[in-house]
Amino acid sequence: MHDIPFLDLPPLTGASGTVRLPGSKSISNRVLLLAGLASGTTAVHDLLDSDDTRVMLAALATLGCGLQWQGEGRHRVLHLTGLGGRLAVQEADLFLGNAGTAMRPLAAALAVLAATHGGRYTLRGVPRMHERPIGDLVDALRPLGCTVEDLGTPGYPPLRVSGTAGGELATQQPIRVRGDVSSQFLTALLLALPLVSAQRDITIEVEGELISKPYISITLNLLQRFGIAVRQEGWQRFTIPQGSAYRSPGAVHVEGDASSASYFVALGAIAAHGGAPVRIEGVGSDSIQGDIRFVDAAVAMGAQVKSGPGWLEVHRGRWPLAAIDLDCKHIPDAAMTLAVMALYAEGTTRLRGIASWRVKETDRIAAMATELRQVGATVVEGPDFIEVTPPAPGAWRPASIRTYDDHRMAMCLSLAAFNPLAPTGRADAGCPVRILEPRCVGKTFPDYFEALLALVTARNEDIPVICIDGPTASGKGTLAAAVADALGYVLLDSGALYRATGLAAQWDGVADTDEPALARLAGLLDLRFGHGPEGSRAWLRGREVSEQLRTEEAGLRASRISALPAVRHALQDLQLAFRRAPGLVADGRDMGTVIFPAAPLKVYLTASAATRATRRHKQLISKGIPASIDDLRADLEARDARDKNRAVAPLKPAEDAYLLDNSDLSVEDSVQQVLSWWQGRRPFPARS
Ligand SMILES: O=C(O)C1=C[C@@H](OP(=O)(O)O)[C@@H](O)[C@H](O)C1
Ligand SMILES: C=C(OP(=O)(O)O)C(=O)O
Repeated sequence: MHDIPFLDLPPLTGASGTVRLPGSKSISNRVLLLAGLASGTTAVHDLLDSDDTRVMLAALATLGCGLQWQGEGRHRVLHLTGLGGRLAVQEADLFLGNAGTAMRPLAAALAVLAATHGGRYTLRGVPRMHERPIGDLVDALRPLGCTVEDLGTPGYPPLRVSGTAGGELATQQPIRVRGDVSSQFLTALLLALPLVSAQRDITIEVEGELISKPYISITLNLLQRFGIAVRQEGWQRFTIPQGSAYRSPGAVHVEGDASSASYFVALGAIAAHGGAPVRIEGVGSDSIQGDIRFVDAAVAMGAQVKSGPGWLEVHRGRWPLAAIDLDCKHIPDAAMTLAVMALYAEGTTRLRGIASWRVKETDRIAAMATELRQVGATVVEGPDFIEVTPPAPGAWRPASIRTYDDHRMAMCLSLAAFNPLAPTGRADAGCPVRILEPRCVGKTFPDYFEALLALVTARNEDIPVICIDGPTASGKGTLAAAVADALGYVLLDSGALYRATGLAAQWDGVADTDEPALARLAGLLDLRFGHGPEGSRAWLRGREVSEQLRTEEAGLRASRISALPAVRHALQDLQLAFRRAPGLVADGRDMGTVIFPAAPLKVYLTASAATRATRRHKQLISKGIPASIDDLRADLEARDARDKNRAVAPLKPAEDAYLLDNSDLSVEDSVQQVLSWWQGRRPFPARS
């Protein structure tokens, strides 16, 4: 999860490998609500864990559902005990973020329950949710006898639904609902009205053309699994049989998200151009999600797709891609991905039937047009269409992409980083792409960028490296880790490689002076570092050595063996292999001078010997290790002398390094200084 102000993607040139998709948002939130309304306990497997499901889970917990988790990671199972159609909590204030699949169905279910069993419930969300329409649903609920108050602008959340126990709903006449703004209003009624079907059949009639029809099919499919067999007459009439009651199926498996699959289908079509395909696991030919039809559109543009139950494999086929002209009412979310594939097509792609984009997480037609123009495309937009013509040869630009707190804008536009492959772009150069506020992917796919970056390749010289060199105890480890964190870059703590070699030598009884044996050990070093929150942990030959690598003893041994040319040489390839997209922050003593001499930013970090000795002293004392400042200072001066005077790769600033003396700077000040030097080197235009 990249909770950072921006993520810079270098120009990308290829993709292959396997991605395992997170669970479907549409299925997850429907299953949660259905299980919450049913009686009994439902075991939910492969539930999506994202902002949208978290708000639904929090709401269900507030309303009195029982939530119990079992297992870890991908094997975590939720055991949800439902309310059996009766609410235990009579008043609640629910925050539903920007989740349409939580706001609309919960509004309907709570309105119906409040009107019949009594209660008072407020539903609110983020500011954008308060601009997303819900009036058509409210207009369907009020004639039934539900009390729905607008707490802000009429027709938009926040809403309050209320009622007193013993009320009856007017379900004799068909309930009419408009379907041309969002299908979620019809879904909401279909999920809520079985709660009041004891007396008679309940019929819902759709007014106007229904959009996003496949989402209604998901609703009907899941209702069926929970014991409700809705009778469907075309897309106009839906009848809930009298006496319908939710029955938990016991266990439900959530398929992978077909809309999330679209980014990886596009990735394969654009970038899986040599050898292995992009393989997508979690969704496939047997999917109940309408967005699986995105595959047809991608194939029409040129993708080569193989599929089976629960998987897809995608290769580049036709290249450049073919422009298409498509009515996208059936795939409103995945259609956004086509707009970005259009950057790699021959001619102009026209996507029609997308008026609903204007009332989603942002005005997606306007946002897409603005951001595709940033990379150099020509875009025409209308009330319900968008036309995209790729940048002319040489017209791709490094772009800083706004994401409008819209997960799909961030995921889609990340695909613009493949511009070195663009048939109409420059063949010899590529532009990096800056994704602003990348955390917004958390709505449906919190690990999107990690998943993307695990599959892509870039030219080595395009992957930026920031070198932070300096003497012992200068604070370069802390600074490098903070800079890497702030940029979402990979971190190389090169000192740890020497320390680990020393530790392996100690384990194997190899002397500090046995250069050939040490070099052999270094070449075979089985060292693994943690990622993300585990970033400061390390395992050598499968054993955790995080603390052992940080001892004074390990540092001194590392200083001795790092003077040996064969050891330095043996560790070189390992260090170079850390250069991976989106970029690297490398901390050590010869990062800028020897290992990455062409790095675009080099920093040489120093502090006076007195300051460094005091810092080290504080560190040791805080760990309960006794130490004397004078001894520490003598040790580190001896180590400086050894590092500076060794024959191979002596410690010294690279000629083009910025010198940073942090004796009187806070860590935060040093981090800001390095980030500001880096910012100065980036090609992105400022956005007002
Ligand atoms: O019912 C659903 O799960 C959804 C329906 C669609 O919305 P509209 O019906 O508003 O187009 C889709 O865009 C949304 O992401 C999820
Ligand atoms: C429109 C979307 O979300 P919501 O479920 O909030 O409508 C979406 O995920 O693209």
